Amino acid sequence: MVPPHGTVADAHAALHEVFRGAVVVKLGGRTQGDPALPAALAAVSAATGGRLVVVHGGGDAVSEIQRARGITPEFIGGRRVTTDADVDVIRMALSGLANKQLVSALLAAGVAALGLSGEDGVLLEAAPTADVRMGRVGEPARVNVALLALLVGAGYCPVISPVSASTAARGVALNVNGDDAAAAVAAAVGAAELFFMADVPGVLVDGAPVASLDPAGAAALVRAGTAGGGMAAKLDAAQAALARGVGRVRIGDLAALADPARGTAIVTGAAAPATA
Ligand SMILES: Nc1ncnc2c1ncn2[C@@H]1O[C@H](COP(=O)(O)OP(=O)(O)O)[C@@H](O)[C@H]1O
Ligand SMILES: CC(=O)N[C@@H](CCC(=O)OP(=O)(O)O)C(=O)O
Repeated sequence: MVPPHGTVADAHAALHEVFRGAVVVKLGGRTQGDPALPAALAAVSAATGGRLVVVHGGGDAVSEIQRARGITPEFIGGRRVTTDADVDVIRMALSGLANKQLVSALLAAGVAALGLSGEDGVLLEAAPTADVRMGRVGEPARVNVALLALLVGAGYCPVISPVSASTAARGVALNVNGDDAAAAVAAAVGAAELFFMADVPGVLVDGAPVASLDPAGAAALVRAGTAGGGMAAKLDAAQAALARGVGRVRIGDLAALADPARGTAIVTGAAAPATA
């Protein structure tokens, strides 16, 4: 990325240009099989001039394989307790099947998708989680932005499985929650928007999606238990992304991906729109 006689400032400016207006979309496991998804992502890719990065989950598929092996899935704070043996199940389900199914569906929709996990090219590094009960789980520590810039700059849409390389030891993989990985990627590239696509139309309060929240409002919903489980994890990740400079975070379903008036927008400051 750095030209032979370029300065660090030149290199930063080049990265900024590659990701200008970029959108990072996190696909939850339950959204990935929707037949309308590839065309919707193709539209985002076109609208952003190809500056689309996809991060996916696939937690339900992992749980299914665990159960077939006689293991009961266990979660703490929305993150899966992961044994050494589980790591290979997660590699198989996420970096393998889920990743390749998405890549192939996107290619069929005309998006130049290129699949990789956080392990590939050390795209994502994660620090082992301090809570020892979690086992082989990590928290994003570093994103290889130069590698992403190489791919996006060459016209590819990276499709990322969140399994990451450990900062503690080379060649060790850690299970990273897809929401956490997406927030880290969005922050690292300075994305204009991070969109969490889930199986719900937004953050629900009394059964209806809230149009917009500021970080304090999001934290309050988690504290009150109104947003729990996977949604609490998303709101945590959303706050982390905003604090690190992502322009806007939205949570919603497939319809909300195409329509900014739908879903829940999480934005900083008093400028938060009453109806997003
Ligand atoms: N207030 C809330 N609004 C919406 N969903 C909520 C809320 N509280 C808990 N949830 C749960 O969070 C889920 C979405 O998170 P999750 O299952 O982790 O999605 P994904 O697989 O897309 O990451 C919803 O299906 C719902 O069961
Ligand atoms: C540490 C951790 O929780 N990892 C997640 C990774 C997959 C994921 O995030 O899947 P969804 O987006 O479908 O929930 C897991 O093992 O389920």
